[in-house]
Amino acid sequence: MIEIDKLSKSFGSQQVLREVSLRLRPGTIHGLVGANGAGKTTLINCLYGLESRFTGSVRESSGQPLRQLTGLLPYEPYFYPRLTGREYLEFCLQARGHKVVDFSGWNRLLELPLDQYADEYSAGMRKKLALLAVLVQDFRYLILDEPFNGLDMEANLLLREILRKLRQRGTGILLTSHILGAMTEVADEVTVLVAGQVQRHYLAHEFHSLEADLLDAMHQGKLRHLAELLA
Ligand SMILES: Nc1ncnc2c1ncn2[C@@H]1O[C@H](COP(=O)(O)OP(=O)(O)OP(=O)(O)O)[C@@H](O)[C@H]1O
Repeated sequence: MIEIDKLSKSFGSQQVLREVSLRLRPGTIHGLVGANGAGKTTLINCLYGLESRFTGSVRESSGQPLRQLTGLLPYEPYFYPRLTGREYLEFCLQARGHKVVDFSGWNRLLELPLDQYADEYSAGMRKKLALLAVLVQDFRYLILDEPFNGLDMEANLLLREILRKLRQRGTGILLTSHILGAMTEVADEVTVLVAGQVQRHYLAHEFHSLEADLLDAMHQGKLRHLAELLA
């Protein structure tokens, strides 16, 4: 299990995360929800070690280095120019000290032209390539920052199914999404971040109140204004 305890992070004088605690259990999907700027990506960066200056703690309960066990799909994956999709995948594996494997099995699902330059892919194809890079590595945990964003409908549905199957195999998955339906369809639990703080943690049987709560928490003033506009 990944245990985040009382994690706080500031950029200069701006406090972005305030004592955030969260658990990611193997074999579960944990959704992280929050408005733009709520601190989701910063939390992921602290968790994955891309940000080192924070207070509080992040650990895997076995004591193993979290980075070895965890694959990250960043919000905006970066691709070096003039690398084909295949070379990018090989690079990702070699950088981790993993053996290069046959990509064709996973790529039968995602159908990428692996011999084209990755920096010439469309936005959705780039997202798929970055996904492929974490999927072929068989991690114990996955952190997926907006995995559904940019994918076409077919790939969206497929990804949900992939996540469900990985959960069945015991993978612990932390994901962010602004698409609430996609999130509540696959997640077992959801943590809501508001202005860098955990506002509430929901279990699946409480998801029915999530949409109304989010509207209420984030947009009370705006909803009143909308009612006035449409009166
Ligand atoms: N490197 C940085 N330097 C200064 N401020 C930063 C930095 N990274 C993030 N921030 C600030 O931290 C806050 C949280 O940003 P973060 O990217 O974590 O939000 P988010 O919840 O992922 O938002 P979004 O849904 O838009 O992706 C924002 O106010 C942002 O401006």
